[in-house]
Amino acid sequence: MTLLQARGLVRSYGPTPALRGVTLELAEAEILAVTGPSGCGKSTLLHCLAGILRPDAGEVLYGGQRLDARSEADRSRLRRTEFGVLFQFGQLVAELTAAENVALPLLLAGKGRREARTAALNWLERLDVADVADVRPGAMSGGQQQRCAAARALVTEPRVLFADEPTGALDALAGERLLGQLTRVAREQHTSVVLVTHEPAVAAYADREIVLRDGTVDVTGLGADISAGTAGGRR
Ligand SMILES: Nc1ncnc2c1ncn2[C@@H]1O[C@H](COP(=O)(O)OP(=O)(O)OP(=O)(O)O)[C@@H](O)[C@H]1O
Repeated sequence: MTLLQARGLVRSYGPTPALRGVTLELAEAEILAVTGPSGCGKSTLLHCLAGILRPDAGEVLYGGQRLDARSEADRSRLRRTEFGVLFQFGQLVAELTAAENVALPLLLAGKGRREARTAALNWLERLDVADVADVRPGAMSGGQQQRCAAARALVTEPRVLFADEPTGALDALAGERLLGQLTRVAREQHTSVVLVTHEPAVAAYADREIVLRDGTVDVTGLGADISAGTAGGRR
């Protein structure tokens, strides 16, 4: 079943066009990779889908309802309750330990301290970083920080996870480890994922891939079909 839909999204920054009519669908529990060269509009698309940016034209539907037309307060509430967001870096609060960072979204949602800490420890365990639960970000490796950030994005059990170049600051091995764990956990939770990346290899972790070029969808299909040049049209 379709969970998230974009229809004819157009977005510019002043005179610079970033999206020039993007249409796509994300199914429940689907992992969708959005790839393409630098500057093709991947981040802008992710921000529009997550309700962070409003498109100039076109619409975003979440569960069949217009998302882009809702108020900022409404979209921000939706992001706290239904969506998780994971960026390239700089998301953990430096003064807090890993467990405190992961517990934070639950505390903000009104959960009690003990319940929030238990859930945080559980998520750190699932992402294989339980050993740094009481460590602050400054004393962790980049890979550990990103896995903690992933735990924080997932602790509220979102229906959609938006990940923008989550492995961009990691070496190949740490990147693969993060993606392996992130996609495994997302599948276990039936969480849909929009995974933006400029690295074609990352798309291998996805069910489906969309390649953007100059703000439009160039090709849609399975990663393997795209590499072989046999993909085309919408699935
Ligand atoms: N805040 C901004 N102000 C002005 N132009 C912007 C801004 N953000 C993005 N752009 C422009 O919009 C276009 C699309 O940018 P976007 O960041 O969405 O692409 P991207 O595919 O995510 O790029 P990258 O892979 O390099 O992160 C580019 O031409 C970019 O220069």
